[in-house]
Amino acid sequence: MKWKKFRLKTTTEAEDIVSSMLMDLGIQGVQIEDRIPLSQSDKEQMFVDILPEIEADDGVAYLSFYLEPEEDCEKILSEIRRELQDMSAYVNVGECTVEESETEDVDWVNNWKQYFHQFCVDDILIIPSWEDVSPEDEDKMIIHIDPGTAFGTGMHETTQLCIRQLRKYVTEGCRVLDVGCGSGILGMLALKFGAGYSVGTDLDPCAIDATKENMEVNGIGTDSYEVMIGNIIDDREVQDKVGYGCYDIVAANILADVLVQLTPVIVNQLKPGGVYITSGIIDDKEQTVVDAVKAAGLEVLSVTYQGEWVCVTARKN
Ligand SMILES: C[S@@+](CC[C@H](N)C(=O)[O-])C[C@H]1O[C@@H](n2cnc3c(N)ncnc32)[C@H](O)[C@@H]1O
Repeated sequence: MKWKKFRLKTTTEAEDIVSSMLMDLGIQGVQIEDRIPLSQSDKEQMFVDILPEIEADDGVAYLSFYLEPEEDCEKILSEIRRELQDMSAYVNVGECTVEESETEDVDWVNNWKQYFHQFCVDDILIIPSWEDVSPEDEDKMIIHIDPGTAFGTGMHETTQLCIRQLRKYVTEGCRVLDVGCGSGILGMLALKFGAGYSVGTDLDPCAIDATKENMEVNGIGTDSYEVMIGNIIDDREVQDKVGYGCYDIVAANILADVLVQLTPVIVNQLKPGGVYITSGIIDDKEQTVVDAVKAAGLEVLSVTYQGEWVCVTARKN
């Protein structure tokens, strides 16, 4: 289906209130473009460490929204203009020009799947749940994965760095904590390598369903894992639920700046002798994470690299 796309030029000052007005008029979603830099917490949630250079904030914001072709676009636009006129009495709504165009109906949630195909990390075959295993691969360790909208296809260098360290340190029956579990890929592989139990945490609610579905597709029962939403860094309830001094391995593939905050907390979750595997570290943040790990009293065991990404593995002595 073709949609009608409208792009309204307003101001950053008015973008929130104008967006709510659009939603109140029945518009289902509004895309905001502006030059306001991302906050630290935005970056952490989005897993971005390096951002493209953007021009300085000029106070202009564009709000895009879509209407179905059969909707009475003229009526909706005139209601919007009337609301903008009223708002202009107390907020600078800017130019309020509207560009109109047509756009194809694209399934954004699933569109990426055409680029995700089976691949190997060493001798482990990671295969999207919608592809088949070839006969010549049947003797490999096979992981079926559909991350949904959570992070973690296994293709990212940081995930692969963590997988290799898990393979090295997982022992039969050990307990693993996977902080920032996303699709559940690290906990799931740890269980395949022989771990006895895996606990995953994430901030993203999509991680719950993604992890559960992936565990099920890979034949892992609910008695082997649990997954919870919440920020273990500052949420005492999550820390209590996860438990203290009871993990042989903690894996955290998150951004360096998050690892700096996480590390002094997570040492309490590790058993003495437990191993801490961290990645998500872009190369120029290596020393920052190494310093944080040492400051938390851990001994650095190794630093491994893939592309521009780094994995720091440490032990609680
Ligand atoms: C790079 S993804 C890693 C996903 C998966 N573990 C992997 O290795 O492919 C980072 C994940 O950490 C989550 N995250 C970020 N900050 C977090 C925090 N403080 N606690 C738990 N999860 C967090 C994000 O929502 C995201 O799902």
